[in-house]
Amino acid sequence: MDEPTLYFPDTDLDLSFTSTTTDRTSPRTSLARTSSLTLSFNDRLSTAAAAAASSSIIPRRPHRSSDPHWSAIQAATALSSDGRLHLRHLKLLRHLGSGNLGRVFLCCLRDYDGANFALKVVDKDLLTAKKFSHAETEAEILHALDHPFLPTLYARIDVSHYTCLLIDYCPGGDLHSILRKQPQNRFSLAAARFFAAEVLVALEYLHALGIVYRDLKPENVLLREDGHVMLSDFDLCFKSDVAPSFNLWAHTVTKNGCFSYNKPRERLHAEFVAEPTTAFSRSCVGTHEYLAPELVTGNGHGNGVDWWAFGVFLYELLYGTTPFKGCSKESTLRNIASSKDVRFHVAEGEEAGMVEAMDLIAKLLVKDPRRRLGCARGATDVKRHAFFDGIKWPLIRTYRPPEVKGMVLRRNKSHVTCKKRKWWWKRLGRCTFISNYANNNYYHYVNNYDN
Ligand SMILES: Nc1ncnc2c1ncn2[C@@H]1O[C@H](COP(=O)(O)OP(=O)(O)OP(=O)(O)O)[C@@H](O)[C@H]1O
Repeated sequence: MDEPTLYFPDTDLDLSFTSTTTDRTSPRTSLARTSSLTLSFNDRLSTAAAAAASSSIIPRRPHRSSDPHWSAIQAATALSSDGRLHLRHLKLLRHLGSGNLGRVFLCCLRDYDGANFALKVVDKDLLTAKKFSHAETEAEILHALDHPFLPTLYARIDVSHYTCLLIDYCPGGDLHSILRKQPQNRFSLAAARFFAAEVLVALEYLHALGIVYRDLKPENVLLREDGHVMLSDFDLCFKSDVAPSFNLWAHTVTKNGCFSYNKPRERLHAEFVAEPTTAFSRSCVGTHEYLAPELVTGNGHGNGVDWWAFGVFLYELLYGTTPFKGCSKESTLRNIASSKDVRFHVAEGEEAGMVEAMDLIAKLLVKDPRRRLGCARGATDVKRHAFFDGIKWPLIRTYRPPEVKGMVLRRNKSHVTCKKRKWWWKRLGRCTFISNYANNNYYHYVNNYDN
């Protein structure tokens, strides 16, 4: 790969980045763009365009407030005359890839080592009205998110014909590429369960906000540097109402710690259910191997498409292929729409836990969404399936991610440090970014099958 040429004069409109890198395209992405990259504002340099430039730093979110990236941004903007983040504060390092809506770059804050971000750059001039609305949906949804398995939007910078979204950078790559590096393109059951569990928690959060994701696939599951997942790509989402409820349910227990009860006792459990069950859309979007039957037939769909896709996703992690894949796109769609149930290849000496995995997949891949697991009560029901037995859901963020082939992990994150103007820190009373970002308090992922 050629080294990119970087040029950063002191105005937003003069950011340019040129590289002869070609895009990494996946066979399942709808757009394959191969070009040399130029992100240049020079031709638009005018007073009017400069006046149109706007940037907004998103307020710190409670869950990620101790993330040192926020402090780095705050420090950069403290030095800015108008207190805003501008493109001139960023240094583009590398092109990460291109999607339907724009290009994504690895960037960092000038003068600060270690604070890497991904910058999604959307060129509004190149978008059709439909794509423009998808881009706005994505920005709106990113703005609403505050979850460890979803991206944090640090800033939105609108300048000239570009909208730039500054989000978390995931150096671990995407699950699709990592899956292709595994023997037989399959993850071990423990690894698949870990990734599926984290994706499930992210989906649960999106659904609680009334957001139907519609684009779950391994390509959109990125890995953060600590090996935990981050769902990406929200342009196909749609939003709906959701009526959260808090329910009590009885659960029979026979043991209390190491003591057995003489008679089984009933224990009450509280559960939170927030599923957009009334969500409804007619637009057919998604990736064909992941489309639910109701999407293929075009009769309208709702939250169930995500639970279907979750079943396809788990199947792909465990089997290295999708369950209804045919020899062409049309035959895949025919297989999905047909009444035939999912089939499994049961191999000799199958890993313990595969029976539960197959049962969960079969329940998620029920063709009628009214009978599909998850559609009525969302993640609450999916989490309770025997496949996930042993997972302590509230602690999942602290589990040690599986170390799979081809995955680059950095457990102890180096501190973000300021290269220049260190004296500013003293004046600002924020001498260092050092924080407890690196959580070394990993719990080992204990499950029934690994012993
Ligand atoms: N936060 C990130 N960290 C690292 N790489 C990223 C990040 N976001 C996106 N990428 C990479 O950049 C590329 C383009 O991403 P983008 O989200 O624009 O499009 P996409 O995932 O290909 O999907 P679509 O075309 O449906 O929008 C992808 O290859 C993705 O892996």
